[in-house]
Amino acid sequence: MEKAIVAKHITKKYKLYGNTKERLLDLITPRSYGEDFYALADVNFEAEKGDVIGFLGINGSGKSTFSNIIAGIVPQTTGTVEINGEASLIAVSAGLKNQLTGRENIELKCLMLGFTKKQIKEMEPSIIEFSELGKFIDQPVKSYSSGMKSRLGFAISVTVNPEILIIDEALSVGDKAFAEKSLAKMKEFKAKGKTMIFVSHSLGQVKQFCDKVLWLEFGMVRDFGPTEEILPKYETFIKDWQKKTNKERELYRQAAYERQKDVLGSMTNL
Ligand SMILES: Nc1ncnc2c1ncn2[C@@H]1O[C@H](COP(=O)(O)OP(=O)(O)OP(=O)(O)O)[C@@H](O)[C@H]1O
Repeated sequence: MEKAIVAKHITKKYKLYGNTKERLLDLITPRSYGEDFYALADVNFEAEKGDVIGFLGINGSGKSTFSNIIAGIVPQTTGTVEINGEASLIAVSAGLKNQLTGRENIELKCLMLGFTKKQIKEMEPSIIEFSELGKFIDQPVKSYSSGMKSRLGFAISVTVNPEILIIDEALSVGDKAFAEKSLAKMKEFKAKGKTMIFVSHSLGQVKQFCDKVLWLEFGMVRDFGPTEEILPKYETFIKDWQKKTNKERELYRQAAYERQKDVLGSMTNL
């Protein structure tokens, strides 16, 4: 099978600062200030061409960070990502400029993807039609609701017809009718054999749509495999997690971060 994405030993370190002074000192002095926080720790992942993969995990497990790294929007701290196909990865939620209008954003995003002005003019009507934004297309994006932004991002993404499509929570903010239309479009892409990553908290959508699931937990891969194998395990975990008290969750978190420390400690390139 041909690989579409190969990510090896990905880590992502963020700095957490107690206050603005610490943040500034870290920038301007050679000494290090703030606390290191690893949103991803040694994540290894491969997608075959045509795979439709759901990223699951509780809040803060690293799904968006990892999908943004795959999309090339956020740089990883260490590790490598190889993408096989056109460089047309698009994260639906990313890349819209608030000061620009919807129409200007279409042009900017498409230019960044390497399209010519002529090609963009040809695609523009389909993008506007899919987005259902009507006259709002000439209003600045900062006046849009999150659902409207997501509609614009989604409309651009599906119209430019990428080989690998990353959909990050886009369906959770729009209304039901738009979510259904988008899901239908994603099914069309799936039938065409495109590779897709779907970040969602909707287990129903993941079950309906994804062949495989990557389960992230506190920045580490907890499991990866066929949806029918991983989803039931994840559902059981979520039920248990919901029953846990805050204290129990904290203990679980601490144990996970201890495991993370071991994983990071055994990496030689940090
Ligand atoms: N710019 C940043 N600075 C510091 N920490 C960050 C930054 N971006 C993300 N994080 C942290 O990294 C961790 C992973 O975040 P991420 O958004 O990838 O998780 P997620 O699984 O997508 O969560 P959710 O389900 O809530 O969307 C979180 O603890 C988050 O607080």
